[in-house]
Amino acid sequence: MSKTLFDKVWDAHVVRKIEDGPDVFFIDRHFIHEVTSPVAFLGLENRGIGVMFPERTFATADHNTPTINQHLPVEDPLSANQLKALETNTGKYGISHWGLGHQKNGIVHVVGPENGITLPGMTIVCGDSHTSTHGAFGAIAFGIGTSEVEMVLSSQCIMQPKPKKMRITVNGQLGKGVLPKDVILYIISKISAAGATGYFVEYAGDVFENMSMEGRMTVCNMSIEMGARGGMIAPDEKTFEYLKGREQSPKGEEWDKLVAYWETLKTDDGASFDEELVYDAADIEPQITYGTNPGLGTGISTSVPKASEVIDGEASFKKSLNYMGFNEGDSLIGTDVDYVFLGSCTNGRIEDFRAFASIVKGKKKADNITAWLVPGSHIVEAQIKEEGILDVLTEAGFDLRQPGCSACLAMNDDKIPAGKLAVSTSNRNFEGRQGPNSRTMLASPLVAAAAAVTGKVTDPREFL
Ligand SMILES: CC(C)[C@H](C(=O)O)[C@@H](O)C(=O)O
Ligand code: SF4
Repeated sequence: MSKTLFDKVWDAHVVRKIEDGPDVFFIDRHFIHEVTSPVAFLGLENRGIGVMFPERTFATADHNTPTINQHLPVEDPLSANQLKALETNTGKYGISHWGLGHQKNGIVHVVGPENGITLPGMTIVCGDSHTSTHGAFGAIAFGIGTSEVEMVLSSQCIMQPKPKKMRITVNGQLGKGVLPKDVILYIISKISAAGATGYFVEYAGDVFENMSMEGRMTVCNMSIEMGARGGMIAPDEKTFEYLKGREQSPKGEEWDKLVAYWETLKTDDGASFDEELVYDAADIEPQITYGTNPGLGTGISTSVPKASEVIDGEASFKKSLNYMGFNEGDSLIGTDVDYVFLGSCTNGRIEDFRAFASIVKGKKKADNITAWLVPGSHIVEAQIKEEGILDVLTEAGFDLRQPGCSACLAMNDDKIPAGKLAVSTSNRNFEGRQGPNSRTMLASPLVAAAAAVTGKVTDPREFL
């Protein structure tokens, strides 16, 4: 019988089928961070049970970490406690821990792939919604709740009902200045922030085949922002090339054996999906959001639509515009910007910094802009320095911060002040997401760079 990529990976991990119930599902890799793991460890403690396979769990500190002066003690007591708890719990159970200051430290969804912990055909979970990022490698990867974190720690399994399957195909050639972030923002704007609820998405077509692994991660990362359980892309030569030689990637004969298996991980001809969507790359221009969910976005050269033109209900759409200070029909280009944030598990990788630098090179940061440029990991930070990108940024008047989730969410010191407008390469623009009463426009690293040097929402194609 023809199977989809998703079916193949799913079926290989079902430990037991329960009639009319969820499957008991085996988990290959488990990532944990300081926010959603302490209560799970407490649960183990209360039940007097241990961690079944400590070598399958990997911990990094990212959400509560400061992005300057990381060598100093963390001032905020709540953050300091969470970070300490992660250190103690991982130490107690023998789990690998890349805490603050560790040379491999960084955002969980950045460090997993860059160290070869994320591999094709795996099942990967983390108490974090953007675990979908790892689907870029042809893994089934999704976020879980704290009680499930406890379940995975204790049994390496969780109970999961099988989601419905959706395939999103984008064919054609992307235009100048159109990045993977624009592709996913475009898709979400077409189907809304709830458009893929209940589905697991496979991305297919030339656009994803031609995309780099980092671009694929950006796309899969935001699957969750249209309600999907996760998103995945069939592994191919690019995937293998990216992984080959990474620190924890399999080596020698084991590598060859795995590649032979990974090559079978693609959707068979004739396999069926519950839903199929098809788009044309030529219709996608650089995107930017104007509202308070990731679906409220549009092409940068267009204007804020009318309530009647969007899928979201009129009341929530108007509330959203009111919060953002926009009106129906407003032009987006020319909007004054206060902050620019380059970073997060969506766009905190080396290609994102290369893209940003390609525009700011030889220009100056606009006076009205506060820019926070935050690498996703120490490895990305080192690459930025090695490739001379730091010099380009410094000459243009920008500073580089240290790795972490930073202003993606206001859980650390990097908070956008109330009322201020940020162009942000992160993934969520909810009310107060980047700081109480702050306002967020989501966009690609090129759009962020264009705003950083002009002080306004600007079409990056002007500079390319
Ligand atoms: C803190 C964590 C649970 C949360 C998530 O699940 O996504 C965070 O990473 C986010 O991006 O909002
Ligand atoms: S960078 Fe943002 S989206 Fe990613 S894990 Fe951190 S807080 Fe969540």
